[in-house]
Amino acid sequence: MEHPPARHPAAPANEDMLLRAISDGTAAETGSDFFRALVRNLSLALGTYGAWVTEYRESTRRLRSLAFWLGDNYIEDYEYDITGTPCEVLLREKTYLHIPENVVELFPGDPDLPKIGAVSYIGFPLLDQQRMILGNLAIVDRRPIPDSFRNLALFRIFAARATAEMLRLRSEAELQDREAKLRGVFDGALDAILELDQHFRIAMLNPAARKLFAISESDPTGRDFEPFLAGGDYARLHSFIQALQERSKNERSIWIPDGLTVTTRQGKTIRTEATLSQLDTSGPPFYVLILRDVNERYESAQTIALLQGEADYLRSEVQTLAGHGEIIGRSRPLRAIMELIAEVAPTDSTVLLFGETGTGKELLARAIHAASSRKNRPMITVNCAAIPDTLLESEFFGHEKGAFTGATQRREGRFSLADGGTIFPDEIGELNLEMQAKLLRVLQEGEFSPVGSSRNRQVDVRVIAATNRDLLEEVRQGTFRMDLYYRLSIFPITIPPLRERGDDITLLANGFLEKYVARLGKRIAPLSPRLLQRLRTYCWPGNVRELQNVIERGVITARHGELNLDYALPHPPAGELDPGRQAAPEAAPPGAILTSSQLQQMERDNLLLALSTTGWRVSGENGAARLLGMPASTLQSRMKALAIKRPA
Ligand SMILES: Nc1ncnc2c1ncn2[C@@H]1O[C@H](COP(=O)(O)OP(=O)(O)OP(=O)(O)O)[C@@H](O)[C@H]1O
Repeated sequence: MEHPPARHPAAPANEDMLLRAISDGTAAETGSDFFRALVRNLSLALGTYGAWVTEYRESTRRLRSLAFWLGDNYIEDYEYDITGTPCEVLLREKTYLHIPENVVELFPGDPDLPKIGAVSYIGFPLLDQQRMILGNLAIVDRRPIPDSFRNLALFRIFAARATAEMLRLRSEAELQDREAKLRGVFDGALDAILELDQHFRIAMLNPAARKLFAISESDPTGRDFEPFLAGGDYARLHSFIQALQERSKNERSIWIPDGLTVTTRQGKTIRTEATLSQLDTSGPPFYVLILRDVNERYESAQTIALLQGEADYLRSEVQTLAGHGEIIGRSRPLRAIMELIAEVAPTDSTVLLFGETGTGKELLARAIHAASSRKNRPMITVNCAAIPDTLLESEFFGHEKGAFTGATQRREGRFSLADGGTIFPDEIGELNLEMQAKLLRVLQEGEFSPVGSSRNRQVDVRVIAATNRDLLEEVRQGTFRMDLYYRLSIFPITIPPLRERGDDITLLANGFLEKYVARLGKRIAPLSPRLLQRLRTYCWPGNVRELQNVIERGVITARHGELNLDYALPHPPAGELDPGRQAAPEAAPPGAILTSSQLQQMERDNLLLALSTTGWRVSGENGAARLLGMPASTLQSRMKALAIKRPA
């Protein structure tokens, strides 16, 4: 350290002037400038050789100068060990210390005092509110400094000022430290964090948000946030803001169910989980949006749900499919139909198949699908008559978890499963008007919303519908929407009943005989002209399905290597017997008393007869329950009790 020569400044005119001189000299300054001004003005005003202000480092017992004025210069970065110095006493006693003279002799352990030629010393500790030492303020002179009330008062005032400034600097540093830590969390977060102002403009965003939205520009702040959200999600976000505002001030954070779909600058959409908070400051409110990219997870979950749905569906269809194979028949009407099918199959047109029950509508729908470009995707069937009205919507469009009681899992609907393929709504005439409207929307716009979701889903599905009802009549009666009818009947195909297909009955009967003989491993003679005649003269209300069932029953109950039509062919109501038909099987002799098992057998046979007549349709206009004159629910419970099951 260099030591400037001793000086003898002029004493100030009076104490007020002295105070003002120091005050004015430091008033405008803060931080290190303040401390520099303080020590310089203090030294000049008191006419001392040096003055300094320090901060104390307890761990090393050292004082480090914040400003040090000596002679006519500032000493930079001065630091010293307090051991053996007057400052040590000062800090220990935590009180004002005045050494009027002989300071070197009194503190022989202080190496710096002799170097600057010190004679006298005054020091004042700087203490915080808990009386912990912050540092000190001291002056030194080469002449004795007499004890004076003025010095003490001055020191008190300026030590208080220095303490306030040190405390201010300390809290400023702490604040900066906290901000730096927060900034680190903000910048390092894996989630995208955005601050939006009251007008929904981006006020701040972290690097993860830049990455999520693929923002490359240097400063996107001030940009409107709307283009960064897909579809109706901007409106959804607004509705959540409204919901937040209805909450009390300390609960203004909300998890957004279903998350938000964001759009990157390149137009790619990404699913996110989202949390929204409103922060209220003294100014207008602002919002913090935290977004987590769950696209990959969402897509995997969707694929799993789709595959699961497909697997479930395919499992349930295996049985049905086993019964659908080659299309048998050479009749003129069937040939005409096959030509129409060949024409319409490669197009993506909607097809409407009309025909009585069991005429082969589903078989032909499968033929259309198999000859179309969609053949490698599934054809998904929905039997509109078999699904209760309350479940139809979810069956068609799927549902979100919790959409209704019992919806414990999210489930894909048939439309999603059919994406890229074909959907086959069978018995479409059974749909209620509400479902008709929803179906029309998919046909017109190719989109739908799963039950319990506000999102629209887009699908690419070809529709082949079927009905055995006269839909035009239904339109006239107001039970079927006209717009849906026209939308569906772009390419209508009417399948004639079996009785109008000439010798197809023979071909079909032989085809089914071959199939069941092979399946049941029986030896049965080819159909005799007598049996064929019986088959041809029957009216076949259940059409091909009924014929198939009759042949199966006939093979099972075959006697002496011949198909048993006596058992298999349903007995027509009295008066409808055909002349060529053989007599009905033997009835119980009148007056005979039947055992309960005989009675059960009779009931069983009777139900079987009704069921095979209706092609196993239980309820509805053409159902067995109607023939039997009993409610469908009673028939179902009797079938269960008598172990009657539809043949595979
Ligand atoms: N031309 C045919 N050749 C071979 N089998 C046929 C023919 N037509 C129908 N079938 C068979 O008859 C049964 C009934 O056919 P399908 O289910 O296609 O009729 P559907 O008109 O859709 O009946 P529903 O009105 O009850 O829905 C199926 O087992 C099917 O394989």
